[in-house]
Amino acid sequence: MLSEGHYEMTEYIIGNPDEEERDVNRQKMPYPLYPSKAGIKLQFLRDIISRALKTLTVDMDPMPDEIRKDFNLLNLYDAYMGIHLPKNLNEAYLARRRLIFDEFFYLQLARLFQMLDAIGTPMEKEKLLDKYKNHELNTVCVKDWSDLTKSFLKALPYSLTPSQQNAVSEIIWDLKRPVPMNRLLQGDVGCGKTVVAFLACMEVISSGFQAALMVPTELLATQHYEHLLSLLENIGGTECTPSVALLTRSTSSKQSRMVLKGLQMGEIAMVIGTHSLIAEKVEFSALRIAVIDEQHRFGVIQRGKFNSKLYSASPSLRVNWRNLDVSLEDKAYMAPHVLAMSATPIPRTLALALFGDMSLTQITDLPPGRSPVQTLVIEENEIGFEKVFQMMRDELMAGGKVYLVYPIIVESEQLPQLHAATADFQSIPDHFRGYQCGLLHGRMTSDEKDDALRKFRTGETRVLLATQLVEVGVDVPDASMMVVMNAERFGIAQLHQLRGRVGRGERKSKCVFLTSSSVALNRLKVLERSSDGFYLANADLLLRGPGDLLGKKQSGHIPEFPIARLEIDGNILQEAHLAALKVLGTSNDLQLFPKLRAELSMRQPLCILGD
Ligand SMILES: Nc1ncnc2c1ncn2[C@@H]1O[C@H](COP(=O)(O)OP(=O)(O)OP(=O)(O)O)[C@@H](O)[C@H]1O
Repeated sequence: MLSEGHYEMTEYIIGNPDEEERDVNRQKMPYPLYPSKAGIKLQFLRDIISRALKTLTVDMDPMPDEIRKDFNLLNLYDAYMGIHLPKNLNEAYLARRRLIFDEFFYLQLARLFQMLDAIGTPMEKEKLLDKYKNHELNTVCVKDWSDLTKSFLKALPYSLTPSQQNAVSEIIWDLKRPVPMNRLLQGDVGCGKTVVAFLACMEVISSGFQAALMVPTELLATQHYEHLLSLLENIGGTECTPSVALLTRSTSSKQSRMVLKGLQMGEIAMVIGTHSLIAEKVEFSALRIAVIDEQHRFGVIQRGKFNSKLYSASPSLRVNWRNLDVSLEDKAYMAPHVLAMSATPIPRTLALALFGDMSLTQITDLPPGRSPVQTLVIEENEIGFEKVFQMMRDELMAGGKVYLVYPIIVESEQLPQLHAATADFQSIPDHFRGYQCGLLHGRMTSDEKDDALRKFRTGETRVLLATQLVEVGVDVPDASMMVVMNAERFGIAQLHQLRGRVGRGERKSKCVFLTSSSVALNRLKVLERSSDGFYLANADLLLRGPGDLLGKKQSGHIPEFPIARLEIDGNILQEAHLAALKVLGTSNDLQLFPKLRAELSMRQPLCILGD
């Protein structure tokens, strides 16, 4: 016994459980299979568990009765009995559901509790809870957007799709509130998230504040920077155009000194950059929104770095824009809003588990004129290669541009079956005489990378041999074909991302996945059938689990659930989220639920409970 009421197994005898297992079997009742390493005696486990069960009391459940009733939950005592000594399968199932519900519930409760805790007045807490409950009501009409945002919208070379417009309205609704927004914007590849983020930044800038956009690669930072400058050029006289800067590791030291000074003095309204933006030396004068592109590549800690400081509006920024919408509230100090963007459509369940404290905005449509990318999975052999090379030649003759994507940069002795970008760069151009080929990978300098992408964009090179560096956000709208080598090395969601680099304009596009593995051939076929990122992300979640879907970095942020499995228990998670909202709606500081409060501080010790 470690402390009163807390038991832990520290020693056990190792034996052969077979005979005892048969014993239990004879009773024709369902029985739990404990994951026993090296064959711990079943009898020993049963003894110790039944001793533990005897210490439980019927009134041990901290969950309020109302929640138990509303969500059809077993009493906790019955759940422990039902999981260890079920009389029938239904009882075991209900017990399991209750225990899973608790795993999710306390996590959601902790996240929401912490968020409410950071907010001052009870009225604000109420409003925030309302926002989570009725998120569809919280939008602002275009006529109430600021003049700068409206001018930016008018100057776009296209109209927003209905769901882009909704997304902006939802975000602006949040920006107008004196509470830091914490929102996840997601949508399928190429749905146009960037312009939504730009519009949100304009809204903030128009009220005398600064905006920061952080992206995972220098290539993407430069692309967004140039794109924004070209859009701003259309909106009118220079005296009212917000000043925008680029800051990455490759920014020259003289330039970066100027940017740092401009940000500190409030002369720069918006900065686009990589990790460099959260370096110690970067100080803002009046940061009000941090947009984090590819949220899952950064993670929660970096997100937090942006809103660890409080700012009020900057007097220097106010002179920059003619019709500033400065209200009294802007004089108050506040932490910046955070808008995270995710290009891997994260299934809602996973989004809740990872970002239970974030509001969710989804873009559900694609810009008009897009047609699905024709997708083919082809076996990697001589015939397959010749077929693909011919398709590429046809595409080039028809005026298209082709990406060739590789899993590695240089050949590897350990993995001789993998094609490498630099090696193929020596031989592949022979297949496409008359067309220039370019090379793009992570070991090139920033200037070399920008140059390779610029040449591909302008059409100087028509074939680009690249690594998965292009997976993230690269936007060359007239690229019309992609071939992925060793496609078996990539996850489904990742391949969908890669495929999203083509079919971004009006040109009909193709994507070929080459693989030598017959197992992969079948797995990849799902990409031929579907171009819906949410569907595919779900398929990936089921096939490979959340860790692989999100990649190494973010999977470290997935909470551990001893019983629940995110890939199949998503609906319980959604209910637990609603239950947590309901509890906090009744008592935002949990004072009315002392047992729940105690349980929460035990299960989520990092949750600041003020005691
Ligand atoms: N409403 C629209 N109508 C036409 N084109 C649009 C519209 N919105 C965005 N675009 C264009 O669509 C392309 C894709 O947009 P964007 O790069 O923002 O996509 P994204 O959502 O960030 O996707 P990804 O995650 O793949 O980078 C860009 O070339 C952009 O200019």
